[in-house]
Amino acid sequence: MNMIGASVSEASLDAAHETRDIVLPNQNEHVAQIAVDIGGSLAKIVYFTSSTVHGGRLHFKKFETEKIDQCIEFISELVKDAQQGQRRRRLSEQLQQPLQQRHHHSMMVLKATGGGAHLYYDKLKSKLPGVQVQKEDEMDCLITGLNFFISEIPYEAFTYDEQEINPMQFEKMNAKDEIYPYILVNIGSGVSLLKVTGPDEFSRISGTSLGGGTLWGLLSILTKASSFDEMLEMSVKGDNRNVDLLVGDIYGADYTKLGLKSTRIASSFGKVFKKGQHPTQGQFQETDMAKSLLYMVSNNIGQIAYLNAEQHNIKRIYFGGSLFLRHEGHLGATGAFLKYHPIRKARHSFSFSENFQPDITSNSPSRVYGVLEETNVELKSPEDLDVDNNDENDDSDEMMENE
Ligand SMILES: Nc1ncnc2c1ncn2[C@@H]1O[C@H](COP(=O)(O)OP(=O)(O)O)[C@@H](O)[C@H]1O
Ligand SMILES: CC(C)(COP(=O)(O)O)[C@@H](O)C(=O)NCCC(=O)O
Repeated sequence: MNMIGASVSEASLDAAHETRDIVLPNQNEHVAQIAVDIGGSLAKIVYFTSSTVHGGRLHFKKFETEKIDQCIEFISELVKDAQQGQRRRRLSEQLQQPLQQRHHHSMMVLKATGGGAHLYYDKLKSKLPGVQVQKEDEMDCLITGLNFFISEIPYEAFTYDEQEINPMQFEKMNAKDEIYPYILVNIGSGVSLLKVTGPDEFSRISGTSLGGGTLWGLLSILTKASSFDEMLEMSVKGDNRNVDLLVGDIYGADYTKLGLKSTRIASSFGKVFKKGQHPTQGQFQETDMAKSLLYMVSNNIGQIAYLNAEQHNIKRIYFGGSLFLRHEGHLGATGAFLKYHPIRKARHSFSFSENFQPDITSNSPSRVYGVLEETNVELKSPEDLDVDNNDENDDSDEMMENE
């Protein structure tokens, strides 16, 4: 894959939870594969469409794993589109080129990763006739995907430090920067911690079953929200101090000797228990419980990540899965996609985006998501911009076939 000039698309999205396309202005070759990462909670799809002008874009789509049939139906439609494009291309080749110069067309490939690549392998094969289904290792794909996002896509990874005036800062990577070693904390249904020391060198050093599935499951029991996004929205409005027991609730002040501030959570959900009393219906606000649960799961993951980083003497930790990277849950599917067409360019230069600093001037954590969507992230050199303006107006994209 040719990644020169790759960037996140700024075209407006139909829905808030959709993931932005990545524009690849210089990827002109045919790309005939689709990739799917079927996890315990969500099935993520990555596919490429090429523009009729030049270049193309990567698209990201997700389905609940429970609705796997809908997901396979979507892939089946993509395959049909690609096959139609292939027929058109073949026809035009027959008209234009002598026999010996014609491209050899091969079968469509579906790269499949995640647990569901094994669990649903037979189903994928039977529902997608004429498609070669190739399984790829989940952890391997996560790392390939993460390396792609941090090295090739500007304004993808960010740090958050609530003590800073501008708490959210995008990670600045230059071509010379060494990215290894790092720890990837993948927050899926469960959590895996991978120590990555080189492009193909990694080991799983830790994990926890208290992950995204725990959050989703318990929020479903504790709130009436009908979607995950609604649950997260509730947590933004909540006040966890109404259910969490703080150090100040126990000590009346900071516990200075141990370095514990009075505002620190001493016990998540610790205020709910009252001796001899069962909580009554409606006694605790759903929004407050949603916030407490979000803190509980993410603080625990943060603590495990920190302890592992100390133990392995690693300074850099990436959190993937749901909250931290822009293309968050799509690391595995993107990695699987790139297994078929490795990146040709070694590292992103980022040179054209170095003078740009997104405006991140609020202390509110909820701004993190807003900033990502409000920021004009399609940062390009003047030549790229000319080329891409044509692309944005070109809605006749088609999925392309293998050469
Ligand atoms: N739209 C969504 N629907 C359900 N869960 C979501 C959604 N967006 C984020 N999540 C969170 O992300 C988790 C799934 O993350 P993911 O990395 O896709 O895991 P997996 O690979 O195990 O499916 C869910 O358990 C939930 O906590
Ligand atoms: C089994 C898994 C690798 C599956 O990946 P997922 O679908 O959750 O992304 C992951 O859920 C996990 O690492 N769970 C934690 C297991 C543990 O260390 O206790």
